[in-house]
Amino acid sequence: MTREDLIAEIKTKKSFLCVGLDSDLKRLPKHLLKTENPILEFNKQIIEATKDYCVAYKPNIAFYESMGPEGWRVLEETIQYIPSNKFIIADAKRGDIGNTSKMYAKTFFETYNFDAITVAPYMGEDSVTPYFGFDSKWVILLAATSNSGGLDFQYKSLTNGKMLFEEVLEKSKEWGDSRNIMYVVGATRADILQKVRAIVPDNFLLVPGVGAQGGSLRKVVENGMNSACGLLVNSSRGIIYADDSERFAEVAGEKAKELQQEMENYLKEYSVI
Ligand SMILES: O=c1ccn([C@@H]2O[C@H](COP(=O)(O)O)[C@@H](O)[C@H]2O)c(=O)[nH]1
Repeated sequence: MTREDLIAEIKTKKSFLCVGLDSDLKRLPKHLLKTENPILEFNKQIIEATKDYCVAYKPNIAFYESMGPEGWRVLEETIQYIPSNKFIIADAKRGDIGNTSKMYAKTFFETYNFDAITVAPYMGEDSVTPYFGFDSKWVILLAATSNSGGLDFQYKSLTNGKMLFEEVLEKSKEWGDSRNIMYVVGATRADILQKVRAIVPDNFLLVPGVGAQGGSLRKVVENGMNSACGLLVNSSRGIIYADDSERFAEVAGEKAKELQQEMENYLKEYSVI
């Protein structure tokens, strides 16, 4: 999906919500365990219930590859089920030398038709640029992650006075642009969003950490929204596990709608729509 198409979808749906498909057999509503393919059934019902309120889906690859070949089949069928106007992110957090990165890119962009893949930037330029040889596909670089361990390295000052996440942003601008690079900045890191925007004013940011991790959507918007929106805000557990009864999909839809309505207000307040 191109940047123009993504922005158009955000304006049409009045939403910048990404629904995270972190689907775990142990957390599924019990009645689904009787079905032939519980995770796929769960994903389909979640997608049906939330598709009117979001612009993106983000299956976290760990939840699928942990199930072996069957998990990869479920992932493939899930992607095929997602409507074609949605931006689909492989949250795979890959990172390796160039020829291996090329194979990861083929896996997620060709074998599976994802729009974007999350990538750890710390192996540098040759580990990231192989992802750019694919039309309308995106790399989402980890910049300031939402977890507490993100503080162990990402905020450390380098000899040039910059923090590591700032150096990731500065350096990666030499490799690509706002048409093929996004950055992960956790909602729990809203305090540094203005610093992020000073370096990458135009790039989209993938923002996980609202809902289960307690990040504030308002603070993310106040510090991170730009004139094209520039944000994809993810919620996984807060939506997909909001209810574990036979009403789980309906409740997931309600949670997604609540976030969409809050987002619509912000898009209007910040004159994006
Ligand atoms: O910094 C990061 C990067 C990725 N994630 C992923 O996003 C979702 C968040 O799930 P919630 O249930 O909404 O907390 C999950 O797949 C993480 O692996 C992140 O949380 N933080």
